[in-house]
Amino acid sequence: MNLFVHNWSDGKTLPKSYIFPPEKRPGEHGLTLKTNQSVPIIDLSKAYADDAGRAEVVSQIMKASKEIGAFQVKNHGVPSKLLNEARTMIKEFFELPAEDKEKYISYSHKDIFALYTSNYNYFAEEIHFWRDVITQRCLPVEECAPYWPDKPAKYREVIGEFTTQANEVGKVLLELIAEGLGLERDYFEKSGLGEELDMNVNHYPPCPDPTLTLAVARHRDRSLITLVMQGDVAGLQFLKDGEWIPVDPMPDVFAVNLGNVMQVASNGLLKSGEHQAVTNQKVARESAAVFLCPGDDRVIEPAKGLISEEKPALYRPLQYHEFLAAHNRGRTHKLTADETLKSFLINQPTT
Ligand SMILES: O=C(O)CCC(=O)C(=O)O
Ligand SMILES: [Fe+2]
Repeated sequence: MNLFVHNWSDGKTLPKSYIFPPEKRPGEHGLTLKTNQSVPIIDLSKAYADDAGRAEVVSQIMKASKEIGAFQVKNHGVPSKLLNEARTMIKEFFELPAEDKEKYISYSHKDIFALYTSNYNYFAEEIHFWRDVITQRCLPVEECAPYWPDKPAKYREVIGEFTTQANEVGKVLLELIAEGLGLERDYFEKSGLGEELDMNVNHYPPCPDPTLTLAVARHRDRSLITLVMQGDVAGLQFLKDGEWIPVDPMPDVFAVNLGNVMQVASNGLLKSGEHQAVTNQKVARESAAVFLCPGDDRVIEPAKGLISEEKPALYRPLQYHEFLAAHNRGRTHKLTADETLKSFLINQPTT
């Protein structure tokens, strides 16, 4: 059955199964929110200019990571041409006829390349999200690429290069964060907490009524850190002090958010940024969220250097596969993002 929103939607019909109850709609906290707050844009090139520039970048990252759990980076070194090409590949893939995409359909997060609609639990969920989505494993590129699509012809080459370069930016950010936390610069590299690379590639077709629907529900990522590439169409929003702050779409800029692994590793000093994506009526939107994640057996726990008598460990140690199971349980049991994080606290029972 053809379930892809892209292929069945005529842009006018909104099935009931996509209409969220009033309390879950983006409503006034979404599309129409007038806020003078913004997600700060940090110039990454300054981190290499001199010591003062590096200190300034570290302090900007720490401030945003404590307040929102998110920031944006410009001048990160990934060429604009590559970002454009990656967006083109993504757009062309989703615009393929349904027959060309059917062989990639999977609702299993264990697959190296899974194409699905709405969410992994599409068949169990009551209300669907207005998106078609890919979740793909990215590293090592030569092992994963054969599972990626052969159409468009350059998908493997371009996406391989894009994910490799995004990963490098992620590693730079992790060094800056480690410095800001007072840890060794290579703390995250050594701990393996960001050694795996996964990516969600989202396609949100134009939606007849963005006030009733959601592109992605409010959530926190399962990653250590996430880099989001978006084009020039708005949709991503972060929660700060109970208000949704829209991220201005700037094609050459990465929106970056910290994930649950970082909140635990930093012993709660830094926030896992809570976010959602809203739909829009006029044009399709694409985004690629690149997740730097731990290997399955890595232990997720507060960094030893951040624990003291005055600041005891807030979170209990869990292997990443257990952490992920709790995260996914949170999603299927419809826990809020806060409740999921609480289940990692030291005093919480496992189930
Ligand atoms: O579309 C976006 O901007 C965000 C997507 C997202 O949060 C995700 O895939 O985890
Ligand atoms: Fe996300």
